[in-house]
Amino acid sequence: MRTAYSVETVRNAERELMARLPEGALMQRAAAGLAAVCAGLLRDLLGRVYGARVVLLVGSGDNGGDALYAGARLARRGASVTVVPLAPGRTHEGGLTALLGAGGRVAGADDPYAVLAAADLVLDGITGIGGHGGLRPDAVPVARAARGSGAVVVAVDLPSGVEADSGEVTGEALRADVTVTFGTYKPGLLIDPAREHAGAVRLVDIGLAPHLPSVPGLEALQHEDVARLLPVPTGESDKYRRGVVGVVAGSPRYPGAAVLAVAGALRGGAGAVRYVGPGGDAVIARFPETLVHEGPPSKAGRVQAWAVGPGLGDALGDGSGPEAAVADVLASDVPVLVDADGLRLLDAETVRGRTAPTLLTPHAGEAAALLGVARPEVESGRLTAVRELAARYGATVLLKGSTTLVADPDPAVPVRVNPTGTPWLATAGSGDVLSGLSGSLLAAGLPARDAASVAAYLHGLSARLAARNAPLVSDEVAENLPEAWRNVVG
Ligand SMILES: NC(=O)C1=CN([C@@H]2O[C@H](COP(=O)(O)OP(=O)(O)OC[C@H]3O[C@@H](n4cnc5c(N)ncnc54)[C@H](OP(=O)(O)O)[C@@H]3O)[C@@H](O)[C@H]2O)[C@@H](O)CC1
Ligand SMILES: [K+]
Repeated sequence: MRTAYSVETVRNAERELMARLPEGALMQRAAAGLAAVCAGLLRDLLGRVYGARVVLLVGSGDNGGDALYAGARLARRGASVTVVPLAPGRTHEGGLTALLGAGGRVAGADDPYAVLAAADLVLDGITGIGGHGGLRPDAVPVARAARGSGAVVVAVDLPSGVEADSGEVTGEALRADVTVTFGTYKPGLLIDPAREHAGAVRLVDIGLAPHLPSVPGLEALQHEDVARLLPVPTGESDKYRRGVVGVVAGSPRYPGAAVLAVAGALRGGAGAVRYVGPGGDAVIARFPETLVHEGPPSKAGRVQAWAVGPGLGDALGDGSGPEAAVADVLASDVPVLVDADGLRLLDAETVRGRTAPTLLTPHAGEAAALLGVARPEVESGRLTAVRELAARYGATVLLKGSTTLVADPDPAVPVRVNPTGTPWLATAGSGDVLSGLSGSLLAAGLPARDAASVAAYLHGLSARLAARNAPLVSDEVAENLPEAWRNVVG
């Protein structure tokens, strides 16, 4: 499991650890790890550290101190290191002394752009966990020049300008190729839009782990976690014991949604799939193993979980049709996933009153409608939005997007962020596959948060396997799910 902790938690842990160590030891650990990563990058780039041109962008705090001490280490190995101070007069004193003592120099007020243009590597030590509110105006042109210089840009702890706790970017932020972070990941390194600014993230151990609480603020499943959570049939399992998932999807206008949701459901570990709706012919033509029903879901036979919503179309307004199907499913006493059109048709009070788990799977636009806010508000503040939705609806919520998040209705339970996403997944119908897949995992007995996060993981991995850097269609995401599953269980 990859875990991230809030700034407040990191600061508390650092205080505890620092009390046991000699003054400045922690910063030296951070700087040593940072210098080692930079040296590796320079060797990859130039074959050597000696003679490399390194520029340090240094703000007023300890983030700048890390950059300066790391710069001193590189200077001692023969790199030519120049500091661009962004808060002149407030530069970390010990770090600056160390750098100058190792042969580094400070750029003149008029030549930061010339040194940046010639740099091989730029270290961004403007702000770390003490920064708020985007880059300040004087830092903006410098950060842009660093990005435009052709140098490798390495952020110290966090890309300057991003919000560490939420992943929000409220103004302009530096874009790094690599971020070297200390002690633990911070939420912003895993959640967009900040995550996009971080590039490849490297974690340097500074001995913080024993001082961090056991429950993180945010967590990301890894292969071994998913392998542990996936349902495995035993010798005792028949199709009913493995779980039957009911899929309520599709309409005369959108029959494809039914096929894609069933495609996902068939590959999610349930023993059988019941399809309810007007797309039965299309479903059977493609997947003859599906149990097909018309009429209300509650009359279709027993299921262990429902997935309702993809392609249902609009409400008829007379209480029949898709809104009746959604209400019927929500009245059941088994776990229910609601997606897409189902999210518009659900009754909030009914969802809050359910005793069995409910899983809502909106994209940003649907989440905005459920919350009554504008879509950009959800996109820029994904963590806040997913937590708020889960609390308001008393449901588990999977918020789809470039970094899919899963929140539990209990705010003490860490939000999960999916690490396997790919921009290629932004394609019509991919959400329908995810609905079926998540519903199937619910039917196989996974708790809602696990079902949602395991489904997002497999779905993203499958898309990556299928896309291999070329456009893909949703059908291929479903087709590659068994390959993703095998990839995870090894
Ligand atoms: N603690 C530890 O044990 C360890 C910490 N470590 C390192 O320390 C870092 C945290 O250091 P920190 O606390 O000094 O904060 P930091 O991020 O350098 O910001 C400093 C100042 O910047 C300013 N500022 C704010 N916003 C701004 C903006 N948008 N643009 C420009 N300036 C802005 C604001 O000051 P102001 O100008 O408002 O007076 C603020 O006080 C951490 O990320 C890690 O790298 C490691 O060495 C491991 C051990
Ligand atoms: K930084």
